[in-house]
Amino acid sequence: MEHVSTSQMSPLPFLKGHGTENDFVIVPDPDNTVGLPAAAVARLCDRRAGIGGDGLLHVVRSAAHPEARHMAGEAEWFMDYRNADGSVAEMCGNGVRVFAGYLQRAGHVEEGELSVATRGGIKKVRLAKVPSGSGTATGDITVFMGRAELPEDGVTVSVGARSWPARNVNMGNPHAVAFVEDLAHAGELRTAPQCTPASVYPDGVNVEFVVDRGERHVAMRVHERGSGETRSCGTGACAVAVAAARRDHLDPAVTGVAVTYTVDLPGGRLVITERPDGEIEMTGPAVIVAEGLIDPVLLETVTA
Ligand SMILES: N[C@@H](CCC[C@H](N)C(=O)O)C(=O)O
Repeated sequence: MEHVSTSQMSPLPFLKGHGTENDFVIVPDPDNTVGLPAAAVARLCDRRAGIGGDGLLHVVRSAAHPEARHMAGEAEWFMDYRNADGSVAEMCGNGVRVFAGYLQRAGHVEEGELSVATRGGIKKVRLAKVPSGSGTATGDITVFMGRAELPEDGVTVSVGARSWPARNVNMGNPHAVAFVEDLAHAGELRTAPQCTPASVYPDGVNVEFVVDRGERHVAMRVHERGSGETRSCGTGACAVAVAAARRDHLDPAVTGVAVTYTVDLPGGRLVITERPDGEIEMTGPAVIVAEGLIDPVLLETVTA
């Protein structure tokens, strides 16, 4: 075991932001000099002993990160996303809007189209000009999320005595989407729902519970891998929109017509469009609520 001493470190700048109340600690670290082992991330995301967040956005130049160097020619910035428990995830839809909003606010990028490197590949983001007087809100941001994969796996989601058939949707990260009669049937979601067969999700899964609200309008709750129940999940909303479209016998690749679903989450609303070429566009807000300095003691941890 190696002890990471922080006594020589200076306080570390951070920001706090959210996208439809899916909240993140943002750590700007262009040159990738801040070690962020899982335990340090979990401490920063702790809502009582840390800053608090559903996840952490480590903002690094792609060229400075071994996992993103190969994307540096196309995307200057890498979203090194971590869940609240410190685990790594391929993608975070709300996170990438907040990430882009932070880059714009910090003056690293301007309005227009931006490419962001993620573990799930390069995502394009459309940034509007931030109107003066808009405070900490960046306004709506659109992310081009790539295509969904929907393998037919016969997944079942269970909470307590209730079970539902679910759709396996991969948005770069894994999802199980269950249509339910009432969102309250998912219970308190203090622990992860059970997904079977477990072999479909060897690395864990994000689970969405969905009800209909109207034509092409749904509402959902989500239990996120590595974070627990959150108030929103962008990749989850995309997975839900595509699962709902297929259930409603709508496939833009077949009809040649784009399909849009409005997805309501406990923390706000996201609008998801699937295009005939399979590309999924997600539009929603991003807000930076605070900035400050992290006491290096908070990062003091032991690593194996
Ligand atoms: N909240 C995110 C998804 C974050 C990653 C997820 N918990 C996972 O482990 O796959 C979103 O907005 O997409």
